[in-house]
Amino acid sequence: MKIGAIEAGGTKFVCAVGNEEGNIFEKVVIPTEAPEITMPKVYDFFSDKGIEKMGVGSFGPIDINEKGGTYGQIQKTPKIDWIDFPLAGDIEEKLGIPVVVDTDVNVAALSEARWGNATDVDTCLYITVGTGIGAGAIVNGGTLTGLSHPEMGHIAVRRHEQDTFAGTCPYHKDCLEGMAAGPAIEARWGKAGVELADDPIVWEMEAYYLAQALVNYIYILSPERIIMGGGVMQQEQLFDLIRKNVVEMLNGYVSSPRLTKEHINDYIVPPGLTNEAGVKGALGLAIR
Ligand SMILES: Nc1ncnc2c1ncn2[C@@H]1O[C@H](COP(=O)(O)OP(=O)(O)OP(=O)(O)O)[C@@H](O)[C@H]1O
Ligand SMILES: [Zn+2]
Repeated sequence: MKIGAIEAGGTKFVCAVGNEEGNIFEKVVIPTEAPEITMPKVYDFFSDKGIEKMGVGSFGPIDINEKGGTYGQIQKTPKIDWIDFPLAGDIEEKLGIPVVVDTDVNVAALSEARWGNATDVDTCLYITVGTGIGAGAIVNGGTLTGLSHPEMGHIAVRRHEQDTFAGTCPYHKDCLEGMAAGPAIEARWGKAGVELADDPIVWEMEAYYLAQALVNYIYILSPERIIMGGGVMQQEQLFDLIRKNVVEMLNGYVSSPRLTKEHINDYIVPPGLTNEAGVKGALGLAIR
């Protein structure tokens, strides 16, 4: 069976045709402009491919609750052209096939669980630290759908004692994303993260915030592995700093050998998949 997959991102839509084994045969990249411009190009690509269903991993917020009447509809995003756009509904109507949609981070988590660095566990978390901070969780093989999807980037964090930065989140100011996403680093230090590679306090502070978030996710979701990706995590020194902080902050409270100094390197890890993770995950979503 041929299956369609879309990684719907803030800058580009990656569209692919694949099969149930997760193989991708054909792929195209379409820039994200307004829906009236982007979507016809998407339909052009898929129109003669003979696909029978479609999986979509989308930027959010997006309604992923099948029980409401607005499944697959984009919500209040800073990308104003897309607010209230019925992404899943429009694809179903134009291509005449069933569509399954989830968030980009849930789909990345699914991809890592199926093909990447979490194939040996049932419950894992994927967090991206980039322009924003978002996380997706696979719990016993599936993603979490409640009111809609989790918003793990906007949790409260305790302030680092040397940090006087106000925070960048338009909704909460000094939430995790407001203190630790790429733009927060740049606003706090006056330079992009990539130019601050040799400044230890930058990464010590960054690790302090990210570790607090991971500790909260560990307490609430009990993931068997945490995968960290996104532009900011290109600073590889962050991994060891975060691991060290997580072990210290947990202070032995959760009794698992995975959470000890000896094993934490295999617990907090980079992604196993690189360029095709999003679109492969979208394929995985339709396969399930
Ligand atoms: N090597 C690097 N070191 C530190 N920061 C980096 C590095 N590369 C990118 N960044 C920061 O990461 C952010 C961009 O994130 P990313 O590359 O994940 O893109 P994105 O897809 O726009 O993010 P998002 O996943 O939030 O949509 C920018 O703020 C940038 O300064
Ligand atoms: Zn926030």
